[in-house]
Amino acid sequence: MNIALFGYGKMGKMIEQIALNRNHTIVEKIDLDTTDIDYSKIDVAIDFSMPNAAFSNIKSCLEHNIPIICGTTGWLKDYDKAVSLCKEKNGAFIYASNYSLGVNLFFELNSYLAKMMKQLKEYNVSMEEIHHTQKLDAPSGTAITLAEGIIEETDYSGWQLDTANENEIAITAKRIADVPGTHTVSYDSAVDSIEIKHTAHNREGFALGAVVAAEWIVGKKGVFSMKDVLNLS
Ligand SMILES: NC(=O)C1=CN([C@@H]2O[C@H](COP(=O)(O)OP(=O)(O)OC[C@H]3O[C@@H](n4cnc5c(N)ncnc54)[C@H](OP(=O)(O)O)[C@@H]3O)[C@@H](O)[C@H]2O)C=CC1
Ligand SMILES: O=C(O)C1=N[C@H](C(=O)O)C[C@H](O)C1
Repeated sequence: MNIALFGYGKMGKMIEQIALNRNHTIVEKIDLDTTDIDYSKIDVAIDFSMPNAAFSNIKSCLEHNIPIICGTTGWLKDYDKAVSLCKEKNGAFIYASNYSLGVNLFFELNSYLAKMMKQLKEYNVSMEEIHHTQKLDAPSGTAITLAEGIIEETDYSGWQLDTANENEIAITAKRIADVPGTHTVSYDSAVDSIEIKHTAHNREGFALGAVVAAEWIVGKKGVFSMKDVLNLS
């Protein structure tokens, strides 16, 4: 497949390595300075850029009839617009806050645990995410997806960064040099605690998942998720 990379930073470079190992060709590497893109030779685009760039990149791809895999976080205020545009253009689009297989299994575990905890009012849920110091957004997209998974299964009404009102999930975001991404969901009562935790050891899992999603989406039409790609539940 001919792949275009929107964003050629830490993730763009890792995706390039994995895509080449899987016999794909990188036909465009688009960064902030790129002025001219030849859409005619692109089979699929993968965007790991910046929160203020993602929606514009998605829009350009959908307008040129290119399927687009977006991993950039921190742009979700425009997500509904991306979905509408994809439907209007009969295009193909996936956004996932986290493309790794491990985190997508962790999302399922999180929902299952939340369903069990719904009746147990003596437990209070909270979340911690830790990432490298270059990360622009907080909380992480993954933490937001985890919070949404809990809200869907319980009576929690929302989430907040740092402090939360009763009935909201408090998310703590820590920034520590070189940490690829660690997420912990905790349920605490007066007598004990239950924790589930996912630790990324490097960025390979994210990059592999994005390339697998790109291989999967070519030839399809619609708005999809990693649940569709991985055939989960
Ligand atoms: N969903 C997932 O599984 C994962 C998501 N992420 C997310 O992916 C994004 C990128 O992460 P990471 O690679 O670590 O970040 P980096 O900062 O290393 O790379 C971002 C790149 O985007 C480039 N860029 C800036 N503006 C544009 C633009 N308009 N069009 C295209 N590229 C642009 C930057 O160029 P320049 O340096 O010239 O400004 C930079 O090279 C983040 O939002 C992060 O949260 C990260 C890992 C996994
Ligand atoms: O910025 C990162 O690095 C990461 N971002 C994603 C997020 O915001 O959840 C995924 C992963 O945790 C790494």
